[in-house]
Amino acid sequence: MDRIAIVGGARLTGEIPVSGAKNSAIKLMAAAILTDQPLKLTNMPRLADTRFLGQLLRAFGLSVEESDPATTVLHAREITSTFAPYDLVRQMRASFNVLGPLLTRTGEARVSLPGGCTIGARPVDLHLKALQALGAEITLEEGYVHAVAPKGLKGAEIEFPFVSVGATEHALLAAVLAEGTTVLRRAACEPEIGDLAHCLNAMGARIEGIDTDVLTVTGVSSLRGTEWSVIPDRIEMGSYAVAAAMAGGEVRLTKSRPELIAALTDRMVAAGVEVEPTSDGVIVRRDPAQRLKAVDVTTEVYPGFATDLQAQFMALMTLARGESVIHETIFENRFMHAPELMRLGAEISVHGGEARVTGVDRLVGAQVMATDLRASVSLVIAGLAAEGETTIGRVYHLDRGFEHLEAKLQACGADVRRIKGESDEH
Ligand SMILES: CC(=O)N[C@H]1[C@@H](OP(=O)(O)OP(=O)(O)OC[C@H]2O[C@@H](n3ccc(=O)[nH]c3=O)[C@H](O)[C@@H]2O)O[C@H](CO)[C@@H](O)[C@@H]1O
Ligand SMILES: C=C(OP(=O)(O)O)C(=O)O
Repeated sequence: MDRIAIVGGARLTGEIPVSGAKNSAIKLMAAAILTDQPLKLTNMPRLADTRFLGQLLRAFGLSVEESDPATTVLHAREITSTFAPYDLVRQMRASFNVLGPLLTRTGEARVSLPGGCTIGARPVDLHLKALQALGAEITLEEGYVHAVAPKGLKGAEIEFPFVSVGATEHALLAAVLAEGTTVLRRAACEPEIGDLAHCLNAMGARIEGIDTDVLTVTGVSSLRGTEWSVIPDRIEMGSYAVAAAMAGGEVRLTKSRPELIAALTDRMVAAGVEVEPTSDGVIVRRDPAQRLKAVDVTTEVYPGFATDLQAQFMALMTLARGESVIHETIFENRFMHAPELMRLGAEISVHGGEARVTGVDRLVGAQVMATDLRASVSLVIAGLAAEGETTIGRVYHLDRGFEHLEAKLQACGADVRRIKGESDEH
């Protein structure tokens, strides 16, 4: 397995272009199932997750052609299989979201339940209830969801009991071709859902209320192909913003939009980091001689502070002056980076959904292990500021969501390298 080695202490100076959003790209790829015409996606990140999903979609008979720069053309001329096996779904949770589109397009699908993921139990009950409300008959058999809709799906009023990004997207993907009107209440408003909804509309869908918590979908009888540019990855952008703040220096993040990370930059500014919005991103500046102030954060649904940036912010707080209280409200087990950060000398105590971080004067490099995608980038961020060398194992987590991570950081002067392992199997 590959490892990442970082020698901390270098200031970061330079420019980092933000890639297309993983969490939008994989939902847009699933949307290709809904039409027999080609869907051309540009600004596509090349990541382990987009590769896995491409593999799964090919198993359904789609052609998935990648061409440079960052373009993928998906074509579901004919669906030849509606079976999503465990081995392909377990690699990436979001591949469960092919169930709705397959069901809509063919009237039947058998998709493995996604495997347990380390950040929480992450059930799919809301996804299944939404599909049932649209008329799907669902049975659970030996770890698989078997769904049929012999008479097609029908529009319905669906009120989610709480906000779920995945269930909102799944319901949307299923509702666009359902007969009649669907209203989704307490829908998630994450920008990636807006991206998906706008793309579906460009394909001929009729979705109103985009970027609000009530989505109204008027079903149409077919969708056409289109060309769509994936929105910038706000989590990648936020991660590099925190990296620049942690290491010190001046980094310009480009090819994005400052408002996508407003909740994060608000907290960074409160901690003493200089953040300058630009027309296509932000500039982050910090004099490493000036110590940051501890500030508190609570993760929330968009536009609140993203849970996917919580680990990175915790890394930043390890060197701040004072105590920072971090509340994680979205996932019940998303502090696994805390013990790894403590291996570098951080002082953190965790009680349920609350972590208390007491800033220390210095971190010292050590061997650590990535436990999940965003946890792994928090270790990279901490390693950039730690004295000496940090090596991070299990970087396949990182490869799920960060395109050209080493190259992007190296371009800003970081001493980061990948040590190739014998096998990347996990
Ligand atoms: C691929 C992708 O886009 N992943 C993102 C998506 O995950 P994902 O779509 O899985 O996150 P959800 O918003 O659905 O999950 C929020 C909470 O709802 C719970 N829940 C969800 C569905 C369900 O049927 N039942 C249920 O109980 C989950 O366990 C979690 O505690 O949104 C999360 C919250 O912003 C992000 O951290 C993930 O990066
Ligand atoms: C948790 C994440 O992804 P997934 O939902 O695919 O596990 C993430 O992107 O941070």
